Amino acid sequence: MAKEALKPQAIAGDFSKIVDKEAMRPSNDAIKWSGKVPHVLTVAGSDSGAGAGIQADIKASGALGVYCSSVITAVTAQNTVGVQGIHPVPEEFVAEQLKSVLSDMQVDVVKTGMLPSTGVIKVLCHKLKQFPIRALVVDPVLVATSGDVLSGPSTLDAFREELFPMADIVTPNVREASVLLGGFDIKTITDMCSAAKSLYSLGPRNVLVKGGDLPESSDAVDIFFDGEHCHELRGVRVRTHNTHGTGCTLASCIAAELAKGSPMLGAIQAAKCFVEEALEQSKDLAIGNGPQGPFDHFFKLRNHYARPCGTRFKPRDLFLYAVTDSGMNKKWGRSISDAVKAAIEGGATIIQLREKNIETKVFVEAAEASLEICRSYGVPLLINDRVDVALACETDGVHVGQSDMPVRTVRQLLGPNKIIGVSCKTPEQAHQAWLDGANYIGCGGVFPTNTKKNNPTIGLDGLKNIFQSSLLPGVAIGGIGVENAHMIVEMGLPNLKGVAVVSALFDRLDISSETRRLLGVLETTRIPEEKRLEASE
Ligand SMILES: Cc1ncc(COP(=O)(O)OP(=O)(O)O)c(N)n1
Ligand SMILES: Cc1nc(C(=O)O)sc1CCOP(=O)(O)O
Ligand SMILES: [Mg+2]
Repeated sequence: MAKEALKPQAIAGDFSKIVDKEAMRPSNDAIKWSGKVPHVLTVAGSDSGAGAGIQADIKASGALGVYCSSVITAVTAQNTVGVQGIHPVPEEFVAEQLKSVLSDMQVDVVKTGMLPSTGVIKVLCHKLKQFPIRALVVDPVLVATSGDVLSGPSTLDAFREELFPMADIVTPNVREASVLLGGFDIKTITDMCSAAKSLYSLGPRNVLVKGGDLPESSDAVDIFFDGEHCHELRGVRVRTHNTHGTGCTLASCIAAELAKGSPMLGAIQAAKCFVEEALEQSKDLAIGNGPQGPFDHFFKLRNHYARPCGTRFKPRDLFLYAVTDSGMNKKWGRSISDAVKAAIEGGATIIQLREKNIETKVFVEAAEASLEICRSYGVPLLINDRVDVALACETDGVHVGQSDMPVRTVRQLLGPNKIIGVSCKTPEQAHQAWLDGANYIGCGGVFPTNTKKNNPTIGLDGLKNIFQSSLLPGVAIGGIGVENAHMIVEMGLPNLKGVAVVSALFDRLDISSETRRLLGVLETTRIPEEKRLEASE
């Protein structure tokens, strides 16, 4: 049967288009605004230790404000040491549970975990055809981290031939991807991309190969293949033993975000952000005596000051910083929010609305429209200069210069959880920014620019001077584009996290493809060996 014909309801086309408008609103507030609660059904095994499986799925969904029903496929006796026993639930009873939930409860998204037998997989596929849902997230749980087999080799054909063609996304780790591909050796990111493409050819609409198990890097790199592009999704590797249930949680968070109306990439990014934050917040948790403990899905309830996931500042978000310009948008005849969307689709990792000659009302409307887009992709949105607009629209923060509102005042107004960026042209200004509570610095003009009149050029030397001493991460700005961005990366300065760009993206016919081109340059430029050594000294 053709791939599309096998899909559950999402089959009808773009997932985001069939989501009801209210449910499109980001974050947990969806419940407040709509009578219909976003609903994920997890079809998985029970973990008596409650770190993984059904229990992790319910906790993850709950933490993201999504209702989670559960069909249990097996009961496991499990703790932080390993899996002591597995008791599969008879197929007929899995079928009965599926029927009970799917026939009554308006499930949006089904997420699968441990499917212990071919029979269970077949029952599930049959029920999904009988009761259409909006999306299917398949986490092909084959072996627990402890090494215990949760789904034997006899199920591989059913996964590949029956379930994958129905899936909107499959989320294997490197080991699972290798087993599913008959022992394909995955050692590098390039191997992960090849594996993602091979799995995609089995029928799912998207593939996420999780690289947490790959050794060498200090980053956790996942590969997302959407049928066209292989995206490298980098995250910080949190040093902790409390990682039991990360795979189940990530897949459940993706399902929960999809149920709330996020597009696929936004759902994955939000899910990664949640897992990273949960691991970070659970490093000191001591539950059990085994090598791999559970983590706290409800860390936000525990810590009043924990930053909301969507707005927590991550220096890596500065990688490709797109700054809008209303003059350029007018010239090309597009709205601010259309320009923002195009930049994000091209790979921009953070957005700043820099609208100098605009009525406040129009600015607020543009910020609201842009925020909706940014939230759906998990990209932070900052406002240039106008703290009032940032407050009114609850954007993720502001960027101010040396002659704008002082950073300390901005911090008082915005509170501890918003992102504040400051323009700096000297090491002294950068140090002051750190003292005042800024999150990052923007330094330029690195090259001459026509976008900001009478802007002094500090050059690459000025940039180096600042970032050699800066305690804050930051970006370079001014006259940067595809031709010279490599020079910034090649400087190899650890706190210089990216480039901020206006005209090279927005004074162009096709914003998305220009952004993509710039992203390509940033991603492929290598830091020379001597700089790498300097940086590590
Ligand atoms: C990322 C980033 N860096 C620097 C600036 C410049 O800010 P400022 O000095 O306040 O000048 P205006 O942008 O307000 O003209 C920036 N906007 N973004
Ligand atoms: C907004 C801004 N700030 C600068 C600084 O030096 O602080 S340079 C600049 C303009 C950057 O535009 P373009 O990418 O088109 O050169
Ligand atoms: Mg300013």
